[in-house]
Amino acid sequence: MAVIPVAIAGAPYDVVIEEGALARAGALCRPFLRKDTVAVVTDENVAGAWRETVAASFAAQGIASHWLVLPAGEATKSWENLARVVDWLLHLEVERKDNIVALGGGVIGDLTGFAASMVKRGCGFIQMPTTLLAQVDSSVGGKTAINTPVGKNLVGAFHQPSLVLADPLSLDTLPLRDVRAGYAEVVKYGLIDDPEFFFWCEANAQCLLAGEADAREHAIARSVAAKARIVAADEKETTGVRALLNLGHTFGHALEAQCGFSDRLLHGEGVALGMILAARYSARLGLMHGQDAERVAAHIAAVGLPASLKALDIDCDGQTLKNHMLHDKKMDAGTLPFLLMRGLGQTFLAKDVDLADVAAFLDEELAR
Ligand SMILES: NC(=O)c1ccc[n+]([C@@H]2O[C@H](COP(=O)([O-])OP(=O)(O)OC[C@H]3O[C@@H](n4cnc5c(N)ncnc54)[C@H](O)[C@@H]3O)[C@@H](O)[C@H]2O)c1
Ligand SMILES: O=C(O)C(=O)C[C@@H](O)[C@H](O)[C@H](O)COP(=O)(O)O
Ligand SMILES: [Zn+2]
Repeated sequence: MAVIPVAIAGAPYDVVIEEGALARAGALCRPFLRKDTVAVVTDENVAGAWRETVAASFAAQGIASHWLVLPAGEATKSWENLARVVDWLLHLEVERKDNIVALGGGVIGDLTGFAASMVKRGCGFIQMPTTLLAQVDSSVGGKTAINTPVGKNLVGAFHQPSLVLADPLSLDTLPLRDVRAGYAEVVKYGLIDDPEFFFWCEANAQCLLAGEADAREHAIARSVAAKARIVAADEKETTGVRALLNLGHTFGHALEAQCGFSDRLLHGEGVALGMILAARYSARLGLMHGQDAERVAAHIAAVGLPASLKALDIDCDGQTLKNHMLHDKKMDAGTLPFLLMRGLGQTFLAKDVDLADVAAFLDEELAR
């Protein structure tokens, strides 16, 4: 068990990482609930695996849970579902000081958090992340959003949760493809500024993916500690520190958009490919040794994540991908800062990247 504080000024909270936390959700949430009812938003897969456990734990505390079960998948992060969640919460007469619950992966967390940011101009919410990706990344830091046809996460808000309850046992029911996708965001923390952790990942990835308890908890706790440190230093991504968490995402989001935000390419898979591309592009610019860039690619391929743009078989050129990137939220007066690497664990925000050169590099990668 680990409790990691997230020291956001004015809105601090804890991330509790505990095997069995979902079975004890009622007791762990009790101090955060002022009534004998709670609203829980989830998706159909999570409801199938965990609704009974969570509902029983609330019932044991005398709390009746009301459930909104949404379709699973990235397409759920939409205007339509945002309106659906907001209307449902208003119908339940949720008050500003109530904490609603997001039980699920990053999709449910991002959507429910965004709804919470607008109900009564902002009600409380508790994150109960049930995917590896959500436990190591999306449940922490308060970024919430939906997608629009123009691009990924383009409408959203910063809205911090009151509590995060991460139960590693919930990953026992998660499909391996989704475990791998979440693992990409774990590797990201090593590549940002913690080379020792990247080496640990290289040595322990297979145990982690196989669900070995010590490896899993270590990876979750170290990732959450890194994310907590970064978001506490730059809550709203204004100084450039938090932008480091976007490593691999400018490429990744463009690939997700090209795949229509469908299960052809999961978010973590796009990030995995994006980190390879960021490493190789850094090497092309002479910033990083080519052998280190290939070490990143080799590790991502070794864990079974997509590692080749050509194999993705997307029918487009570098220019098309570059055009998706123009919607990136890091765009600044017509230029796009990029997360590049000076070495393993030495990511930095480069402000002078030539997007025409990026498009040419992507053409080479698409043919490689
Ligand atoms: N807010 C942030 O800081 C942040 C960070 C990273 C990613 N994200 C967002 O998170 C989303 C991706 O999150 P994700 O990978 O968790 O995807 P997801 O929420 O779609 O979950 C993946 C799949 O696993 C299923 N699932 C979830 N928990 C399960 C469980 N315990 N057992 C069985 N099935 C389970 C879901 O139904 C879904 O089919 C993307 O939209 C991405 O943009 C946000
Ligand atoms: O928390 C952050 O900050 C991140 O960048 C974490 C990312 O893993 C996450 O995918 C985030 O949603 C991407 O941010 P965006 O601002 O590009 O949407
Ligand atoms: Zn991400």
